[in-house]
Amino acid sequence: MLKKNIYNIFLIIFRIFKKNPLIFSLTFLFPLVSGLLTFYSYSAQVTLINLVAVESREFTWNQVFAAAIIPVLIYISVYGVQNLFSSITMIIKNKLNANVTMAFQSDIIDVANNIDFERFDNKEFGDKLQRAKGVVGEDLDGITNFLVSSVGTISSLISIIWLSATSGYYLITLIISIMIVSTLTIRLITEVKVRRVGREITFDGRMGDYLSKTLEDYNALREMKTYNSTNYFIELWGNMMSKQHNKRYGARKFEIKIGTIVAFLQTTTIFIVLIFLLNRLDGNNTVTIGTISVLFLALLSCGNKIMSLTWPLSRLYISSSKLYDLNEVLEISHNYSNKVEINKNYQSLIPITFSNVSFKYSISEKYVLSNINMTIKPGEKIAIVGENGAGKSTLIKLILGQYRPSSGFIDWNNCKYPNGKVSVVFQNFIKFELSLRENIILGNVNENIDDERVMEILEKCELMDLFHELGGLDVELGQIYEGGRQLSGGQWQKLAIARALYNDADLIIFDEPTSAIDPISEMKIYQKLIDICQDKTAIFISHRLGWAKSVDRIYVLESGIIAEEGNHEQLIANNGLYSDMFNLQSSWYK
Ligand SMILES: Nc1ncnc2c1ncn2[C@@H]1O[C@H](COP(=O)(O)OP(=O)(O)OP(=O)(O)O)[C@@H](O)[C@H]1O
Repeated sequence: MLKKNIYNIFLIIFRIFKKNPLIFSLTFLFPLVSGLLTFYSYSAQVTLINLVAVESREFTWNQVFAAAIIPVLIYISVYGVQNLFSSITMIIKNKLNANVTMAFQSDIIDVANNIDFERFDNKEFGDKLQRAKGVVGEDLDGITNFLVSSVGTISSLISIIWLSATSGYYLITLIISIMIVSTLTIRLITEVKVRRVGREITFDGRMGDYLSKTLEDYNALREMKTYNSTNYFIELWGNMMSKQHNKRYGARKFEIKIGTIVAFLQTTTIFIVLIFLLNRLDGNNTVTIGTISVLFLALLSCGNKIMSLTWPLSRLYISSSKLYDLNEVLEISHNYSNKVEINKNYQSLIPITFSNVSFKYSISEKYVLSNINMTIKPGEKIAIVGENGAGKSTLIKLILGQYRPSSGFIDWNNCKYPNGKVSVVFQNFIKFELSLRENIILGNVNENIDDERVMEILEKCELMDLFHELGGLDVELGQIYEGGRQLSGGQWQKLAIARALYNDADLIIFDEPTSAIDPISEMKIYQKLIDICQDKTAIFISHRLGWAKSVDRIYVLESGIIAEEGNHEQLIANNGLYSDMFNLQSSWYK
């Protein structure tokens, strides 16, 4: 586990480096040089203290003053350069963070855009993608911050060791090295232990978060009120919180105990070193009051610097499991196998022929579609109807080439893959918080914007009233823009349809975009759509049938097989499943 986590951290650091080698190197070069310069600052301080404390007794003030000019200049220059470097580091670190965040985010979007749908639809993969995105948002900043502060701290520690080594205090060098390693290890183990009880990684923590979010959610509150279950939720949440607080309190107590022992050991070591040096003050002339004072203060500050490293280091260690997700997602970008070229050229993909097609999702053994034989001919209006879970949307996924048949064969106008233009209005169509024009032209961003066509489509989709009310195509919709206009559900839905029409495809698919509205309105909209799509091939999906009278052919799906096929009159005359469903639903349309 430890090895895997450390490997993940290094892999991410390597990826960050690969994204921006120059900025990465500069981000760490400045704090490194700055830390090493501390040696000259310490040396200048040693000289100054010796001058004031010892040599002022033997020389005149003018001589002391003249001798002090160089060390003072060195001290001021180092101080100035260090401040300058710290500002530069801050600027380039921010630049590095911004560049890397953007680059990783683009990689993740690229992965989501290019992986095969089988993986895309998989819930586990979706969660992984979410976690990877979360790491890019929060934890990458933490990694670069940690690296910068550790480079700075380690190089100033090297300065202390350097100072003690050049003064001949090898013993001190050894003590400091042991102190650095031991303190850092003990503090790190403690921090990791404390953080393990943290919110994000324990069940109690996640459950507490979930319950508190649920208690803030308007819709959840409404349902809870209906069932009088709000107090039950509050109690659950309270229990989770106090359980977690107790655990955290226990971990913090452990941390305080260890912290006290470490601080005691550290201070004792420093004082022992001090006594050792003071003892040698008279006998050995390399030991001066200046070196002792500077080393003593430097050692104390070194303790604090070590402490300051433990928090980001432990945080980095804890988030390394999330880094695993990011690494895994980024790895995928080298292994795309998607061959679907929908909407990338103007070829027609009609007719589409299914020959003995069966399909099952890889995560399950059950066949969702079995032995499907059908042909979609140019200009036809087709309805695919059936109960919930009958396989309608899966059939569409196969038509769009998002999934390959488990057995059987699909042919798109003599091609093995769908290389043509298709428009789809999905059940959960998106309300883009952009301008009215953008909401429509997004249907085909590869073409020059054609406002005349936009207006034509607004007219077809009965959106002219909205256009006049808004006063233009540039008006922003939604709530993000100040003064943006909110639309009704029906208006958003018409916009989704307009977007699909703007993409001048010869196949257009409506996958129950009207499921949230009542059957009579749905029937009217579908009848209107059948008119609008007169010169196109169109597939309409629904488990309601009121509108299906007007299409050329109806496929009735039942548990993944085509149970019936024909036009409305034929299927009614059949007295089969369609006729039963139609009669059952007929009361909806009265
Ligand atoms: N990504 C998936 N992985 C595994 N099984 C799936 C997946 N998507 C759908 N299914 C299963 O396939 C079957 C058919 O689902 P599909 O969504 O095609 O039905 P549908 O007729 O469109 O249903 P509805 O009318 O409710 O939208 C269902 O049993 C469903 O649980």
